Amino acid sequence: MTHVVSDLAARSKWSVLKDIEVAEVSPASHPIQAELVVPGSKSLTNRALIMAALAHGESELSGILKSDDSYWCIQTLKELGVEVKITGDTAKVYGMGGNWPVKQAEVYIGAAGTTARFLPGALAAAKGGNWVIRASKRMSERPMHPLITALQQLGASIRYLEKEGYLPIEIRGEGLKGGEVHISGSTSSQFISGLLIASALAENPVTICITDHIVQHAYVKMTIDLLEQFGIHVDHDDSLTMMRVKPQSYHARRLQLEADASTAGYFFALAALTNGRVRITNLSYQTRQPDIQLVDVFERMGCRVTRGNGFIELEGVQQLKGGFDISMKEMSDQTLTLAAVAPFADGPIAIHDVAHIRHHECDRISAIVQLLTQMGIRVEERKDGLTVYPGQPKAAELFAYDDHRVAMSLALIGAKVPGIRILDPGCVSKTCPQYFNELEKLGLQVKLEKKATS
Ligand SMILES: O=C(O)C1=C[C@@H](OP(=O)(O)O)[C@@H](O)[C@H](O)C1
Ligand SMILES: C=C(OP(=O)(O)O)C(=O)O
Repeated sequence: MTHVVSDLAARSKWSVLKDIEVAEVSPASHPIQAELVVPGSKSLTNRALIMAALAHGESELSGILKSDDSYWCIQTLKELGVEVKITGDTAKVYGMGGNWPVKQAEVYIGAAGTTARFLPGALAAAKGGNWVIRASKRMSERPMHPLITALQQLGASIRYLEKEGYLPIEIRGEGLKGGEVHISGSTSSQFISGLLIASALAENPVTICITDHIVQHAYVKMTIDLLEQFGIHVDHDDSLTMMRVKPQSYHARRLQLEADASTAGYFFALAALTNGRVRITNLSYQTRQPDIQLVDVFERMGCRVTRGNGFIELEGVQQLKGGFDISMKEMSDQTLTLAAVAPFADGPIAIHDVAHIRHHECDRISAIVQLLTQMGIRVEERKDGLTVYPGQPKAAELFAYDDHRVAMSLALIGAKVPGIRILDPGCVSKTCPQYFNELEKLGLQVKLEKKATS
């Protein structure tokens, strides 16, 4: 996997560190103590942008995330003829009710799984138009097949332009007839969210039946909740094995988006690792975002968690407890965070049920196994996870695999070990462009080294 080369074309105008080759992270001189506000949720931002584009009239979304994923989503909507105005962290979206004013376009969505899986159905449901969706190199290797097949069964006209099952694709806006589809949820919950977003625009009711289980099913619940806010009702059972959507219209809304619980996870980890204390002041435990449950894992490892009214605080501990097995299926974006913290626990930590993260921004299981091994940590790799043993990581020069979560997790080790050198740290801009800046503000030593100019 080390042959991966970062795809710099996917870095947007909202990314920083474009000219930085290495970020060297070393510990702070004191435990991390901080009150922090984290940026908006990537998942809510890209959902709300696309839903607002499908609504009639002006929606106002406050607290959006400004990162590569949302930049390319906004850019794509604009190229399709939807007006989007950004002021600070507020987006005004002038939705066209499912009609896309630009009838022929080739759009580039960057590396975002959300846009890749939410947009095809929204385009296919339109009457009239012919569009091509292109993506980053990695996003063009991530699975699309189950979603596209299900949309085709509902009547969508979509064809693969290069490799069967992958982006780029061409979509003709010929509408969706509706009907019943059967789909697996075991590779990505985003397929189900993408189907739900398109379903209300079909001519007849849509029934979605899940043939197995949904990984990270909370993201589907998040989609259902947000659809409800935009005026679309989804009938479903508790376990989300069957969902039904009748033809309905999206209504423009004014919404305040939540902070990103996945980003918050790295700051909680810093408190856990340094016996410090971090309070996130714009996020509460009562969120649909599954990654908030990382605090439960840290609690199990001996940390103290206060689940406040509108805030969450985590207080670290002298020695983190290990010696347990855990399924991270429902919050698998935090697998790497836990794997980076695990060497500092007093017993091994075995992470299970995350085979699907091999299809994320990189093969995350292989990547973290390689990187921890490089630092001298004993790790065992399984198809669906890994076991990390206690140890003292050695300083090393580490490639971030063009994966924001790899880079952010490696930096956590730098809070304990001097000289953790992260190659191409700029990949954090997929969801958190200011990450290294924030670490520095918290007291960590961050040395940025520029690329040599030829
Ligand atoms: O719907 C969403 O916003 C997301 C769903 C999850 O993806 P998968 O279900 O593909 O694992 C998660 O990993 C991703 O970061 C965001
Ligand atoms: C898997 C992730 O992103 P995406 O939305 O591209 O799937 C992630 O952010 O960890």
